[in-house]
Amino acid sequence: MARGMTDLGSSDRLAAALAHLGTTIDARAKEGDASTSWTAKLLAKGPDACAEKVHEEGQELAEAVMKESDDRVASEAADVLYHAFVALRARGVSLNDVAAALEKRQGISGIDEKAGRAG
Ligand SMILES: N=c1c2ncn([C@@H]3O[C@H](COP(=O)(O)OP(=O)(O)OP(=O)(O)O)[C@@H](O)[C@H]3O)c2ncn1[C@@H]1O[C@H](COP(=O)(O)O)[C@@H](O)[C@H]1O
Repeated sequence: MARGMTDLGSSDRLAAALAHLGTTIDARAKEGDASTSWTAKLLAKGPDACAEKVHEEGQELAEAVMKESDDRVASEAADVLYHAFVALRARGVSLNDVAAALEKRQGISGIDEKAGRAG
């Protein structure tokens, strides 16, 4: 049977890694050097360039899910998360904003949410 998403304390580990990543991205945004930091380089190009990377990395993750190893899937998922965070920073949308969006959905089935949409 496939492993669960949160086996062996992995949710705490992921939360810590994501919080660390957010702090690093903030630091690069404030004083990063585009000649030595990918994050600073990407942020200097603006939100559209960050969006392009999210798009590209999302496609790579999708391809990995379809035909690559578990390690490759995890690595591509990390790329997507990192680039999504950089894009959020570029737009000035905080991790708190994302947490609030996720919290609002807790306990609501995606099927019910879709059925309840206006229009
Ligand atoms: N998590 C990441 C991270 N994930 C991916 N990347 C970079 O994103 C870039 C993606 O470039 P490409 O599209 O050319 O590469 P790719 O899609 O991996 O490869 P291809 O298959 O397209 O060839 C590479 O330079 C990766 O190193 C990252 N760069 C930085 N981080 C984190 O951000 C921190 C700060 O990094 P800097 O800002 O570079 O100091 C690092 O310590 C990490 O914690």
